[in-house]
Amino acid sequence: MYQPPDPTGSPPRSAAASCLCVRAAARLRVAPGMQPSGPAAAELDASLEQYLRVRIFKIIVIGDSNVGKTCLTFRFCGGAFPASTEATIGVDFREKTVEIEGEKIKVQVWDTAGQERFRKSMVEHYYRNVHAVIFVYDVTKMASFHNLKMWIEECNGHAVPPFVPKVLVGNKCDLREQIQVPSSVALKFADAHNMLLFETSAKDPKESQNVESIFMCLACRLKAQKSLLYRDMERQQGKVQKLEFTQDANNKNSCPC
Ligand SMILES: Nc1nc2c(ncn2[C@@H]2O[C@H](COP(=O)(O)OP(=O)(O)OP(=O)(O)O)[C@@H](O)[C@H]2O)c(=O)[nH]1
Ligand SMILES: [Mg+2]
Repeated sequence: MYQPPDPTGSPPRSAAASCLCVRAAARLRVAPGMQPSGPAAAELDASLEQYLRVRIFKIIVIGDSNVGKTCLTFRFCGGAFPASTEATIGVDFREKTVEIEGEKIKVQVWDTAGQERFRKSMVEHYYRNVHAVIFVYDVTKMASFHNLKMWIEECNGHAVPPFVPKVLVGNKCDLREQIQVPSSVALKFADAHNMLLFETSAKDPKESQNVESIFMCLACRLKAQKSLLYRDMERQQGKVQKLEFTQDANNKNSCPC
């Protein structure tokens, strides 16, 4: 099980936004007497800072054991369906860097355990400072759909703020003959909980674009949300005089959802 630098999931809170920013400490080595100075040095600093600053969005994947959380996250981050999987113990971390409107964003996916015995000591960490939540059920198992209520209650019980985007994913759509959860029922449930619904298959390669869309949709929403937050903070600090919508808020078309 890969351990990220901070397994508690407690990123340092940035003053400007709740998203995690990683700044790698850069040390430029130049020959004596060759150090840039004045505006050139400032420009170099700025571009280095821009280059090294990557936002990380923590997305957790929640649902019953065996619904395909590991396979979905593997499909998104690894681009394939895993040859075999075992029940996840605690959490597995996967990452993918995506580019949205010119900004590189690291999507940090927390593939959580569905089995109670493998998750109970970790639950607090799953929800801490989470940026988005994906609830997964298996379209061929009605019980996994009914259990979504319990997963949503657990999420709400951990004080996840309402503005944190949440989506619903029905997995294993390739097993057409065995489908137990009708799309209409799932859609009604998703609407009632203010979530988008994605029906897909981690296994079927033809659905890989759809799996990608789930994560990209959330990343786009988070990017737009955070940009507005930055702007809001600046306004509060008196740096921006009038309300302006950011480019992100206007460019909704670039979002896959
Ligand atoms: N047919 C089909 N099988 C799938 C799909 N996704 C996952 N599976 C299978 O479902 C089983 C469980 O998949 P996992 O991804 O390990 O399930 P999980 O939700 O991570 O389970 P836990 O780690 O125990 O919580 C495996 O045998 C997978 O091969 C899918 O889209 N279609
Ligand atoms: Mg798993």
